[in-house]
Amino acid sequence: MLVFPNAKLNLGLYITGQRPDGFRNLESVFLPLPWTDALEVLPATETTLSLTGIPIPGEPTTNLCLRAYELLKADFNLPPVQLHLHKVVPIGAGLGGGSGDAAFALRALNDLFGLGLPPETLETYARRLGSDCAFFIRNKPVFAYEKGDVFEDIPLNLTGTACKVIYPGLHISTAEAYSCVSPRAPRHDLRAALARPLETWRDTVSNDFEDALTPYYPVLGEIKEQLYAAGATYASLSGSGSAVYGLFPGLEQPPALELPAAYQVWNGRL
Ligand SMILES: C[C@](O)(CO)[C@H](O)COP(=O)(O)OP(=O)(O)OC[C@H]1O[C@@H](n2ccc(N)nc2=O)[C@H](O)[C@@H]1O
Ligand SMILES: Nc1ncnc2c1ncn2[C@@H]1O[C@H](COP(=O)(O)OP(=O)(O)OP(=O)(O)O)[C@@H](O)[C@H]1O
Repeated sequence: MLVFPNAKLNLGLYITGQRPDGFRNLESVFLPLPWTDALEVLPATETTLSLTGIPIPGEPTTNLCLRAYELLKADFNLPPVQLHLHKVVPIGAGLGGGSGDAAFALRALNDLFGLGLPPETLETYARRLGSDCAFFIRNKPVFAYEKGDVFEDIPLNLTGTACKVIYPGLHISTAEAYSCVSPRAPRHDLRAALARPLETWRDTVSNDFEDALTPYYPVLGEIKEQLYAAGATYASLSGSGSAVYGLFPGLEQPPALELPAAYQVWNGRL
């Protein structure tokens, strides 16, 4: 079975409180971003994982695809599998790339072996692999709260909106990014702000990580300014960075930008 785990964008992100479990409570809207890896899952005689594409830091045994398999294997009588991951989505980018791989692995194993687990149960397994993972089970625009793993549907439809995502090659670890931010009350009611026209979002929809990280990584602010100068209606850091995106409603494709060759760029429509 071949699946294409996509990435996500955060539209607004407020870190609202410290939790007793050491994590932070947050409020954000998650959107699927069709920038994808490729993951093949096949029954096999022994369990293996092969990797191509962007190198993934860390031991392959800690890869989230294998962790997803081990999690289900602990509860179900799964045969060995041969996994192949072709990694395309930048890592440490705030795009949830590893989380998407994990959630798609759970979904593929559920389908391949006919486990019959409903989405709510897959979401519960996904939460155990990481805060972002559960989103990729629903994989549609949602308002997320608590650890970013509890969701409410929202009536937001950006389908077809031209979007440019720029990854400047800075690997920002999620834990490090959280340590730079002090929780505070949300600056706006995110759902109300996103219900207003896209032209107003620039003044009302913000990401607390962006404010905290830009002084350390000025390139994040420079990319955002470049996106606005190129006509973006809204631009922001995604999640804990370092990817910055711009939305260009009304265009077929986002405009070309002069960027360093080392940057990874995704152009397309949501
Ligand atoms: C920044 C976001 O991408 C926004 O969607 C997510 O909150 C990050 O989710 P993730 O990468 O799945 O993160 P996890 O693997 O669950 O956690 C990594 C580390 O981030 C911090 N962390 C994460 C989520 C959260 N709500 N509070 C936290 O403080 C913790 O230090 C944790 O050890
Ligand atoms: N399939 C995978 N893809 C990417 N990273 C993985 C994967 N499996 C395990 N990891 C580990 O997770 C780390 C990346 O996590 P990190 O949270 O920084 O980035 P991310 O998953 O790309 O998305 P985000 O920045 O949105 O959280 C890597 O350093 C790697 O060790």
